[in-house]
Amino acid sequence: MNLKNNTTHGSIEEGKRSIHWTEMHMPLLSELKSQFAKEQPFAGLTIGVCIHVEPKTAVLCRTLQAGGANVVLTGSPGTTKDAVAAALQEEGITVYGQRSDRRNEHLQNIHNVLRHHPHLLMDNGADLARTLIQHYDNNSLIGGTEETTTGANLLREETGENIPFPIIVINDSPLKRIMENEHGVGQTIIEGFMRTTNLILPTRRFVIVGYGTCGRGIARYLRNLGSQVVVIETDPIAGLEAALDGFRVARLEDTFAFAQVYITVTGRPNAILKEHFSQMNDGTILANAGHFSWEMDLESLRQDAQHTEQLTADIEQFTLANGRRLMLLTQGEMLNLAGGSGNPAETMDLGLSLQAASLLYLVQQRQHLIFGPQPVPHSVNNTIAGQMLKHLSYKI
Ligand SMILES: NC(=O)c1ccc[n+]([C@@H]2O[C@H](COP(=O)([O-])OP(=O)(O)OC[C@H]3O[C@@H](n4cnc5c(N)ncnc54)[C@H](O)[C@@H]3O)[C@@H](O)[C@H]2O)c1
Repeated sequence: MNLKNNTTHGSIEEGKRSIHWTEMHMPLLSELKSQFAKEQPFAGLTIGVCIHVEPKTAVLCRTLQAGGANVVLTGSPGTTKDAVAAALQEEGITVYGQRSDRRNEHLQNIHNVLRHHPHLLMDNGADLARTLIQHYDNNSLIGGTEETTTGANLLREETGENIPFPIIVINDSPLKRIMENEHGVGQTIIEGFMRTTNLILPTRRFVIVGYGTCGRGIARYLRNLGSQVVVIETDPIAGLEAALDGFRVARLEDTFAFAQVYITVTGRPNAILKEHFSQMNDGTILANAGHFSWEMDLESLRQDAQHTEQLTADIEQFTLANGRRLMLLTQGEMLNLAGGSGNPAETMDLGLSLQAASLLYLVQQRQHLIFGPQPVPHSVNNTIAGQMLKHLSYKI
């Protein structure tokens, strides 16, 4: 559904004010916007964007629009801020989707974006790229960017070498992994947990499933706030790193008595399975920070529950046959986005500037590009890192 008149969860003015606040804290995108406004690198081009519809993405879309682009946007299930979508619509950016969308509506939104025949894609979870490869002939496509680990894995594993356009994998940039995944997600998963539960962090017993860049950040931030943290890892190297960082590394099966909260962040399906739920303590909280809610077998949880009750907008209680109650936060969608404000403006300034600068690179180098997934060019990483360091440093 096109959101032009949908202001159910906030007014256009509210959306504009939240974009204004965010824009003030995204200096790298502001600089790119000035550059794009002068040079018009995207004049005549349509850019299809699939990134969470919230204020930081709005700043990105404005930046691309300033460079002459026709921007068509959709987000992810459960994370769309309707007031922001409405504000962008008013500025001439087409937005598909709303906060209440689930997976089916999301897939329709993806098709709606692709029907605009984009010349460039900005993807998050490879939904645009995979759907385009499966269902559309688009000879005018120059290339795209992919934001996430999950999307990059899906593209590499499903389509292998047969991707008929260049796709720059933003998540492979060391900059993004350090600043956004580790520090951004670390800080904001805590915000999402506190907002949705209103519970104390010191002494609370967390199990973090997956110790990649995001899991490492979440585990470290929780520990710094006094929580007890155990890590589950399938990769022995990442597990060793967690152990050397001072965390207890365990098998999932050994954590049921300890855990008060599970947070999955593996980028893979079914890290927590049907048979695990009944062994958890009464009152155990389940949350996900990974891109898709598939990290827990929620379908089985829903089917097997004797009784389900929505306690608050963000907490769903499942009573199992053994009488124990499990509490699912934000339907298993990303806790920091669905239950909080998402990654901090400064961290997304870096990630989204990498995206915008990579699109510029694709347009400028379009005659010399190779097809398939590829890293962010070194020159782009270097420039963005230097600019961010300049903004974060205090001159004494
Ligand atoms: N919430 C956000 O704002 C946000 C931001 C960036 C990335 N992400 C998402 O978070 C997820 C993780 O991203 P990342 O960059 O940390 O990925 P990563 O690949 O660096 O780390 C994932 C880790 O999980 C481990 N793992 C895989 N399956 C497992 C299992 N069954 N049990 C335990 N460990 C397992 C892997 O060995 C790996 O170490 C992805 O889905 C990514 O898209 C979310």
